[in-house]
Amino acid sequence: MRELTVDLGERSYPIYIGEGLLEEASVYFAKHGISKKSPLMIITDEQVAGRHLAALEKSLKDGGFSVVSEVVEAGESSKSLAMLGMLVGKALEAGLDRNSAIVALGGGVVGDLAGFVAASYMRGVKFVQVPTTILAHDSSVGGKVAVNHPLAKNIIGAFHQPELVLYDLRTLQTLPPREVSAGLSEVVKHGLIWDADFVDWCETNAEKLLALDPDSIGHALYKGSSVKAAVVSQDERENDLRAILNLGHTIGHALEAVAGYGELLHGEAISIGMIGSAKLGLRYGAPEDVYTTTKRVLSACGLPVRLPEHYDVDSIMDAMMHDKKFKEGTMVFVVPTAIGKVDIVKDVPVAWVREIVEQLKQEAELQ
Ligand SMILES: O=C(O)C(=O)C[C@@H](O)[C@H](O)[C@H](O)COP(=O)(O)O
Repeated sequence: MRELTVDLGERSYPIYIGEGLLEEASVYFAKHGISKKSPLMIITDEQVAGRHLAALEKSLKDGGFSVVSEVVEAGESSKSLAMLGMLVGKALEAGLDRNSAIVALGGGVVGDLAGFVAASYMRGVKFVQVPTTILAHDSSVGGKVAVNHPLAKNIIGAFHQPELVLYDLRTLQTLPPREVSAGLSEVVKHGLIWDADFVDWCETNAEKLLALDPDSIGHALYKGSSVKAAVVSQDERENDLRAILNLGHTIGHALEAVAGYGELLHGEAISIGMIGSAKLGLRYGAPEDVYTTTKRVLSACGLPVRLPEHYDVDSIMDAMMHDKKFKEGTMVFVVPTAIGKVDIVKDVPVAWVREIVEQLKQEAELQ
C-alpha cells in the first residue's frame, strides 16, 4: 500500500492507494473520525453501483456505520443544480445531521457532485473520496467540488477538502478502455507540468498502462497524486501556483460545454486542450519538441489530439469567455515552456487562441 499526505495544516489528509481497500473501508473511516452515530450517505453512479457499492456498504455496515446510498445517472449531466437539490432532499429524509459524512464512490463527476453536496449541506459536513477511475486521482485530491451550469463547467462550487481519499486499485480493473485513456490524460498532465522524467515514463509504459498492468497503474497514480498533493499543499485556493493544474482546461472546458457535457469525456477534452496549449507554447518561444512530445505521449495513451470536425469555433470561443480563467477581460492560459515546466500567461491574445482552435479543427479535416 502506498500512502501520501496532502499537507494543509490542521486540514491535512491522507491518500491511501492499494488493493482491496474497499473491504477495509470501515477501519479507515473510523481512524479518520467519521461518525458511527450519525448516518452517512454514499453517492455513486449507476455503473459504479453495480460493481462496487455492495462491497463498500458491507464493510461500513459490518464496521457499525449507518449507511444510506444514492445512485445517480452516470455522466457529466449529473453535475447539475437540480441533482444537488435532489440529493439534499434525500439527505434530509435520511436524517443526515451536521456530524454526518458524504462519501463519493466513483469518478470525477461523482466526486465533484458529492463533494458539493458535502460542502453545502447544513453549511458543510465531512466528506470522503473513494475514487474508482484513473481520472479521479486528480479530481479526488485538492477539494475542488462543483456542479456545472449550461454555459460553463464547474462554475458553481466550493473548496471543500475530504477527510481521506481511499483508492482501491482493484476497482480500476473493470474500467472500459475509453475511460482508461481518458484518465491517463490527467496522469500525463501531472508530468507535463512538473516532471519530465515521468512524461518519458508514461510514453515508455503507455501500453502497460492501457492494459491496466497493476504495478504500472499503481506507480502512475502514485506519481500523479504526488504532484497534485504537492501543488495543493502549496496553494490550496488557487491564488497562484495551483493554476498550473489547469493545463489544457481552458480549451478543454469550453469543448465540454459546447458539446453539451458528455460527448467528449473530460480527459479527452483536456487532451485536445493540452495540444492547444502546446501550440500556444510555440508562440511564446517553447522549443518544438515540447509540442511534438506532448502529442506523442497523448497519442500513445490513446487520446484525441485534434478537434472533432463538427465543433463550431465561434461557440468554443464564446464558451471560453465564461470560464473562470477569463479574468479582467483577458484570457489566462497555462503554457508549457519545456517538458515538465509551465508558465501562467495573462493577456493571451484572443486572436491567437482562435487561430489555434481553427488549426486543431483543420487538422481533423485533413485526416
Ligand atoms: O485541482 C485543480 O486545481 C485543477 O485544476 C485540476 C483540474 O484537473 C480539474 O479538472 C479541476 O476541477 C478544474 O478546475 P476548475 O477550477 O478549472 O474548474
